[in-house]
Amino acid sequence: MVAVVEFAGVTVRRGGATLLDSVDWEVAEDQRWVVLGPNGAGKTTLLQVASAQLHPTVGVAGILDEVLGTVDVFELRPRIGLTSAALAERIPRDERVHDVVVSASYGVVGRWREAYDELDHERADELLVEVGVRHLAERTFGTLSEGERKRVQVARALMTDPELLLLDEPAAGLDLGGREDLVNTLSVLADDPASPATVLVSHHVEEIPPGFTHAMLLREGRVVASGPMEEVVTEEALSDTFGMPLGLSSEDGRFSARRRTPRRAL
Ligand SMILES: Nc1ncnc2c1ncn2[C@@H]1O[C@H](COP(=O)(O)OP(=O)(O)OP(=O)(O)O)[C@@H](O)[C@H]1O
Repeated sequence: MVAVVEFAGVTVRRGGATLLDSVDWEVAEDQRWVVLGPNGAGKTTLLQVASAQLHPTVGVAGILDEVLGTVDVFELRPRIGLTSAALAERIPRDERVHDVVVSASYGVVGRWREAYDELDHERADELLVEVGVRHLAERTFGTLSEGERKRVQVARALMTDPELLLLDEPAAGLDLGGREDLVNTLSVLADDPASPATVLVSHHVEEIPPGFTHAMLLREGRVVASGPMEEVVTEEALSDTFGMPLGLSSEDGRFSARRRTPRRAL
């Protein structure tokens, strides 16, 4: 097993607050992880460390056989595909969709005068086909719906052929159809053995794509449970994580969760 992420005792503190508390985590190259937890649990912080944007205050963060703090992060970051709301905000609204994707090969947002070769353009086109938005290649990013933007961001994250793909809440803000389309796209990616190790951050078990293999549950910066999907995504562990009694069901590889106690009269 080749580990692409190896965290040992990773702790992140900011302004007196502990955002992550002694996180141990190992992701192998053929695994697809979902990280679930309530607001403020530390999920984005975890991805910031895994994407070499943030160093742990304490502990060791191994990423792609390198150790943060002993490696040039500008060499490491192009090996990692990342989608996040913060990154999406930096994409110019008047950028052509094709350029949003192709410009990832230079690690820039907003195409200027970089020269891309034919292979880069072909790769960008292929990825737009893969995520189902090839027909939007000539549109500007600002004219896309939220769901279309999310798919373009996934294509961009895959442009550099990353060894690790990190998706921070890609389904946030999508309507039901948009979410289902995205879950399907991620499920197809998960099933492709050529896809990189993937980590998806979400608030909702309904957003776990079939084919994802592992889960980590986070609460207040601490790992509640971590490991193979069926051992971790349980009623008990989810109830602990979200601080309420939850019932869980699954069908055709999809989960759904709801509060277990009956509605109270007002
Ligand atoms: N610079 C900072 N100083 C103090 N606390 C911070 C700082 N940055 C983040 N936090 C806190 O750290 C906690 C974890 O934040 P993080 O964004 O990682 O959570 P999250 O699980 O991604 O949340 P959400 O689901 O709401 O996006 C939050 O309570 C947040 O307010």
